Amino acid sequence: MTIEIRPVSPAETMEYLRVLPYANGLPQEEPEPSAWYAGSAAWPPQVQKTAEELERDAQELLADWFRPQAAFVDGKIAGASAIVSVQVTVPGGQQIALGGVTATAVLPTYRRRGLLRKVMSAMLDDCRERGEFLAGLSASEATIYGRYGFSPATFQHRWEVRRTDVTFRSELTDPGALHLVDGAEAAKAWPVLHEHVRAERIGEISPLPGKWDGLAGGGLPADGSGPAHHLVHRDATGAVDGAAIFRLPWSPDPEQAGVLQVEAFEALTSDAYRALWGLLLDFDLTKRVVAARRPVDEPLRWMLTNPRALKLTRTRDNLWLRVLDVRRALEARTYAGTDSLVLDVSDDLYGGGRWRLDAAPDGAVCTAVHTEPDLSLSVNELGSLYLGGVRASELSYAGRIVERTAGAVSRLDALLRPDRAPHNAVGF
Ligand SMILES: CC(=O)SCCNC(=O)CCNC(=O)[C@H](O)C(C)(C)COP(=O)(O)OP(=O)(O)OC[C@H]1O[C@@H](n2cnc3c(N)ncnc32)[C@H](O)[C@@H]1OP(=O)(O)O
Repeated sequence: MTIEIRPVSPAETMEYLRVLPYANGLPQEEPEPSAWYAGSAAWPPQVQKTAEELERDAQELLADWFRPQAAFVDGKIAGASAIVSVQVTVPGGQQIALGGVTATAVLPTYRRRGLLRKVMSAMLDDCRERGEFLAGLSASEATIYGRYGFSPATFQHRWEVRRTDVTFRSELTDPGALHLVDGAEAAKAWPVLHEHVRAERIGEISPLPGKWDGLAGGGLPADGSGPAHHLVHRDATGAVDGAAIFRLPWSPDPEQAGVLQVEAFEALTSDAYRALWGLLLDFDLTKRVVAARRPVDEPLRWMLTNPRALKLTRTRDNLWLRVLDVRRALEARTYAGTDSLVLDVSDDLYGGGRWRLDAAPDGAVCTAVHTEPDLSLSVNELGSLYLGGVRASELSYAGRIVERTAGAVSRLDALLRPDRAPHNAVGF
């Protein structure tokens, strides 16, 4: 058996696509929503793609932002993955190149023979050669990617609320206005809105090309969840400062009928945020509102007289980060205070090192040193800490960070503390 790991050539993209239906382990359907899927419906059955759709997918694989690598066993693709070139916003607002791992699958007949390890190693090497010092992914199973140095960095909630339980604490006054618009107008509004959002939001990801193109078409999804409805909020000057996409799926099951599913929601201002939720949570003829992929620090509950009405139905990790160059990563972000700490960071794949982090609100200098460390951790813990979504004290209590200088864990937390929980509404 010969194994070759290399990029997929243009002539081989159709072969790559034949491996992909085995990604996420769900070639057909599963009765329960999978751990990976954050939506509210069961993972929809995969519909056999037409030749035209496959051809279109194959063309997309040739784009320069999509970098597929495959494991060829005896000349045929037995497993593959890809890196997409995206950006992530880090504390301080810099938008950093991130190698996004996606579309990963090994044919069931070739699993557990080290093919993913080889493909991953080639992809991470490629990121480093291109100067990408962060890699990221969304994990199908939480046990797969820790061994390559990835660790959860952002989290998301799915919640639901019964309409009859909703009373707002104060009257919602709106200096702007809400508008129902068609898909074509929504397709124009979302990219602009998202650019504003990701300039401010730590952890947000740049959209892949064509991300909102489908909105204009307005096609019905295969899972029966009904047409998308588009809502935008304009401020007093007429500028769009918020938007939501929701569906009102029909169901023969009375329990499932009358559900308003919020598929996407963004607001740049508190006025837009409150106006949009004000309408969505009091939508005539609905019984429940369900929202997925929501930030863990959703302000909505604080608008309700009964904050318990908003019930969390799922918490899951979202973006997993892998720091590929400790010095450059630590120097790319800003900090909540001024302090110096020596970090001993181990890395099974690329070798560890000791770094003195001289951090300040306007940036940091990170220097390789040989002095005694204040803290020892691995590159995994660093990935979780990097955007500020996980506290060092939590990881230390779990035995994942060793404090060598008393108080160093609290000092690191004080440096990394974010204003808002990092969040990415967009994935890849
Ligand atoms: C970012 C994304 O794309 S998420 C989608 C990931 N894809 C899927 O979940 C699709 C279904 N699964 C698969 O196709 C395969 O099982 C893969 C791609 C996850 C793993 O491929 P394999 O070639 O079997 O992995 P490989 O043999 O290189 O395993 C490397 C290590 O990971 C472990 N491992 C691999 N998959 C899993 C898993 N699902 N659960 C637990 N451990 C796993 C192996 O035991 C091995 O451990 P070791 O390093 O201690 O020996």
